Amino acid sequence: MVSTCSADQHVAVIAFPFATHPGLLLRLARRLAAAAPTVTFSFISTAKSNASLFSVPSPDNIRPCSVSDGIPEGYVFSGKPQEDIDLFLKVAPEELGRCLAGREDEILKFIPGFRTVRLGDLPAGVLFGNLGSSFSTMLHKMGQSLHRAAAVPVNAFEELEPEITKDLKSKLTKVLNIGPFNLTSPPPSSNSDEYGCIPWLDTHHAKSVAYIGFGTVATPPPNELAALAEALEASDTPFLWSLKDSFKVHLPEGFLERMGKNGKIVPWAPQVHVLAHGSIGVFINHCGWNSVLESIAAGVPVIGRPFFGDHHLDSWMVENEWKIGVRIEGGVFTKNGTMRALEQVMSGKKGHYLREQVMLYKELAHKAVGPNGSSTKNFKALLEVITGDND
Ligand SMILES: O=c1ccn([C@@H]2O[C@H](COP(=O)(O)OP(=O)(O)O[C@H]3O[C@H](CO)[C@@H](O)[C@H](O)[C@H]3O)[C@@H](O)[C@H]2O)c(=O)[nH]1
Repeated sequence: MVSTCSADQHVAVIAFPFATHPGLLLRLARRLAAAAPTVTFSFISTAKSNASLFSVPSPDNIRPCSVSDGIPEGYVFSGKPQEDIDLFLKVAPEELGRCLAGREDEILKFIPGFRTVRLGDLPAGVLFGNLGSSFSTMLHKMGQSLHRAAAVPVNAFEELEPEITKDLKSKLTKVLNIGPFNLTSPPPSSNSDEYGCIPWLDTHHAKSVAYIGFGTVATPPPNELAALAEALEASDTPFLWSLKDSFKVHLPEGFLERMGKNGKIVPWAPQVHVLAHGSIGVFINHCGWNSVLESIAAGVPVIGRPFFGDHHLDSWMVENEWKIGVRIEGGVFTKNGTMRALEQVMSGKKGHYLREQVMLYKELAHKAVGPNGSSTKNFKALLEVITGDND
């Protein structure tokens, strides 16, 4: 199997490491490598097979990449036919993923709908990571069955991801972007302001406050919570932080007393309303999909600290496609990295550009859910599918 990785630069050559298959494939790879010296070929096979095949010199642009043969240590073969093949095939998906993971910084240009994307930002469990997990298996099965759906409603709007939408439309029936949901049907929780966030925000200047929230699942580890707090304090940034009480213990000693009126920490904030408040200048978040959409709908730039799942891909889009925010340096909160990000987004020239960008998408989002907007039309189309009514 031959798979191109990064268009014209890198080819993964994946051998079936039994009998004469890898030898024949390597002969083809050698011919191709000699004819295309600027292309890198990764030849993926088992360590045993590679050791034997690469005992003779190969062109410099072919690199062996060895994967496990799946035979447990001390394993005694029972003599069943194809026992070695079965053992290999059990570990093959994960092993191939491991090979790819070694290149996580690689920029891919062949994922349909994406102009570019960094390999390491694809969600774990799709191309690498634990491909055998129940979650990966579910995603895989969903992918296989989705073409049978009468309609596929999506919480996004067409103008945000036109290329992805175009690609999905070529493969599925009625791909209908009907979002952002936070503009069409805000969550009920967003109406309650139990902890007085909005009156507190009213006391602050326009675009001066950092709102911090990492959704309903993720929380940064203790050292990052402390680094983030130190950065807020050292940069004198007013902040509203949605943080459960049990995590306050990780904040620097005396931080809660020192923050005074400059900071407010609440276990839950009415996020949609908070983001829409004129005092918010930046949203520091995990790039969960709802948070990204809510930030766009409110026209607030993002500082992203992704954790898992779609967070990395979302933060890639935020930083590189839509250019509405930045990802935290090195992927984790440090005091200096966070101060630099705050400076960039809140006051720098880049901040001005990010704000302009996010305002453009804000306008598109509001238009999409307006009377003749794309999401409104798509919602009507979804209703027609459900009711069978074409009038
Ligand atoms: O104090 C808070 C904290 C959160 N929220 C709301 O909670 C939601 C959080 O959603 P999201 O930003 O998507 O984060 P998660 O809760 O982590 O969402 C999970 O589900 C999302 C898709 O629905 C995925 O994109 C994420 O990766 C996955 O972690 C948003 O609507 C917020 O407005 C509040 O209203 N107040």
